[in-house]
Amino acid sequence: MNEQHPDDSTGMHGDADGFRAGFVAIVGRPNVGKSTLLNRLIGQKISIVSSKAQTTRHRVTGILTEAEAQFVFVDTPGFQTHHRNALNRSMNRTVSQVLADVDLVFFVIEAGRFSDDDRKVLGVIPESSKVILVINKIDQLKDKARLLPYIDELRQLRDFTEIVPLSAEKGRNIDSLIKAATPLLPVGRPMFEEDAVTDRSERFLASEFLREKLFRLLGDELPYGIAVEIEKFEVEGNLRRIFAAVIVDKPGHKSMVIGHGGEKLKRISSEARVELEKLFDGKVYLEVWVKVKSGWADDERALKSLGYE
Ligand SMILES: Nc1nc2c(ncn2[C@@H]2O[C@H](COP(=O)(O)OP(=O)(O)OP(=O)(O)O)[C@@H](O)[C@H]2O)c(=O)[nH]1
Repeated sequence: MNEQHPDDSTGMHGDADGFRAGFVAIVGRPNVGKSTLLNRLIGQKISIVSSKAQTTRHRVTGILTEAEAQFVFVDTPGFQTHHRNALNRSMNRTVSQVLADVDLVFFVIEAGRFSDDDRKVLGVIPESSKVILVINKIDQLKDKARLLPYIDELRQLRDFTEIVPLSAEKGRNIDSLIKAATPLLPVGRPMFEEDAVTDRSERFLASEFLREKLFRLLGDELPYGIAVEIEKFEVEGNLRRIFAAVIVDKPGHKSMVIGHGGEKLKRISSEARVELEKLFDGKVYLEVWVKVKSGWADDERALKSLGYE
């Protein structure tokens, strides 16, 4: 007689052994280290990390499967407090939608600081949510003795289920976060295969990797409202042919991206191609050009066509 539950065809953990699985949203103001934390948790580069604020516009899902639990992470965009246009409205909406729909929230802040922007993000987390306060960047704290009084002050803000100080970048105390979070997930079967790290398509990952290169290599010259659109993605055996457009808001921005004699764009696409070949473990042909779509950041329809919700 087969003892397995009829649905347990994958051989993964069933309900009976107390396995837990749930959705976790990582929220916090721009630049607190949400992407770095996600990457550290899932141990692989999926989301993009950059020293510039607001680099994560899409929802990125990372999956961590441990012996006792499966965490399905939903990384949310940074909060917009300065620019008020359609792009920012769309991002804030995404945050609220995500929070209404998850089992647990990691509210990330920077050690030693608590700004008005942090307060605004906290204000959007529903009262009913279970929240772990993640105090990131503890490696930057010069005076470690300040951590305890700081934590005591934060306790006044809300009844956090847990408070975990850590360093996402240095990989310190990440285990404590996983340990604290595990019992807070609902009992249930894994939602994804154990070796899955993301449910995003290769097409999406290609656009994220290209966007990261744009952020890194344009630096301070990065035009506001830049976006990447994958126009064609073909797979032929071990070769992927990717045709991508970089969308800019103003004609003047086009030459900034292309650079003198095309040098900048050449470097951006060649660095992106090298990383994509590693990610896909195969050959990549990447063609990138720049398109001007005036006012796209203010046009909700254009946003939808680029995949923003
Ligand atoms: N010293 C230190 N720096 C960190 C740590 N975690 C992240 N950082 C840095 O903080 C900066 C922002 O990190 P991100 O992970 O891009 O931050 P984010 O919250 O995802 O930012 P947005 O995408 O803008 O919302 C980067 O330069 C990281 O290297 C940490 O534990 N210690």
